[in-house]
Amino acid sequence: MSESTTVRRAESPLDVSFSEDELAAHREHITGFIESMVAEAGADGAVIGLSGGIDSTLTAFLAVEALGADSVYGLVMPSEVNREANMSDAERVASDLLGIEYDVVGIEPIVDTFLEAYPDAEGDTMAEGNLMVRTRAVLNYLAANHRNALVLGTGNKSEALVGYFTKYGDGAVDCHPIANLYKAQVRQLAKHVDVPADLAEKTSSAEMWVGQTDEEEMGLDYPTLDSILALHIEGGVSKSATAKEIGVDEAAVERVRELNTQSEHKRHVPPEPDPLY
Ligand SMILES: Nc1ncnc2c1ncn2[C@@H]1O[C@H](COP(=O)(O)OP(=O)(O)OC[C@H]2O[C@@H]([n+]3cccc(C(=O)O)c3)[C@H](O)[C@@H]2O)[C@@H](O)[C@H]1O
Ligand SMILES: Nc1ncnc2c1ncn2[C@@H]1O[C@H](COP(=O)(O)OP(=O)(O)OP(=O)(O)O)[C@@H](O)[C@H]1O
Ligand SMILES: [Mg+2]
Repeated sequence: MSESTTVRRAESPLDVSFSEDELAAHREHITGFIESMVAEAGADGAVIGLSGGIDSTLTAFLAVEALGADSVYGLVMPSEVNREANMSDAERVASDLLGIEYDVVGIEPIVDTFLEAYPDAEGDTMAEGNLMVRTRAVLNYLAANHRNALVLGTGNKSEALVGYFTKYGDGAVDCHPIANLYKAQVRQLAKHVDVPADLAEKTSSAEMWVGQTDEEEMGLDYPTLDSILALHIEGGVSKSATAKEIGVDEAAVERVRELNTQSEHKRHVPPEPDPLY
């Protein structure tokens, strides 16, 4: 995905919000899912990477509800490009809001060692960013192995459908509890389970480089992305009707279709040739 300076915004995005009954049903469904994943694996709990962002915060809240605070462990893994406010929010979630055990593990020396070993990639912003994300995945699994725990993913439906995640990075997890939720629904469910509003409404960023925001990089704001996914990608509504319905040009719908198609490989196990007998 390339950086984009123009963020397309629909004039009248689709309202994908849930009713109170639906929020309660999703809460129960997801906590039940986490509980049964951990029980069926014979695991003692769950590990979550905590970034101070809303996806990991909501996942941690639901995990504590499902498993109890004693069975959820957080890893806060700052790099030099993380905003300090986000890292202190991650610690606030772990200590003040949830009371779970957590550690802060700086990833900079590990990332530097990789780049010293393979200096060709130095200065390649995307490659370095993905390296940071994959370094966190290795640490999540180190903790999971050691604690007999599962790694909980934090990916939502909006990111998954456009491949807005690092393959074998934040996508390397044991399950995806909030994968059925569009981004707006993540924020809504977060408020429903009493995540403080400043966290629920915070601007989303992968923090792979200074100043990165999801919306600027994707070239669409989340309400527009969610609308196009719900109508065109998942709902089968035509490109032209989708564009007309939400008040956006067809190029925006095409952009989402392109991102969805190009990222197909990220949503499947790696393919292999048919068996040859
Ligand atoms: N057709 C194909 N079939 C099979 N494999 C294919 C492939 N095309 C590329 N690949 C492989 O995939 C690699 C590219 O994928 P990948 O390594 O993921 O890298 P890529 O998709 O280029 O970058 C990751 C994107 O996700 C965003 N991100 C990452 C992490 C977190 C978040 C967040 O929201 O917090 C967002 C990030 O900002 C960036 O836009 C290629 O190097 C190649 O190895
Ligand atoms: N500095 C970090 N420390 C620990 N985990 C991290 C860190 N940065 C990212 N992660 C992990 O990677 C996941 C993917 O990042 P992503 O930015 O998509 O989610 P988020 O930060 O929780 O929410 P948002 O998308 O709204 O910023 C996070 O949910 C978290 O589990
Ligand atoms: Mg984030």
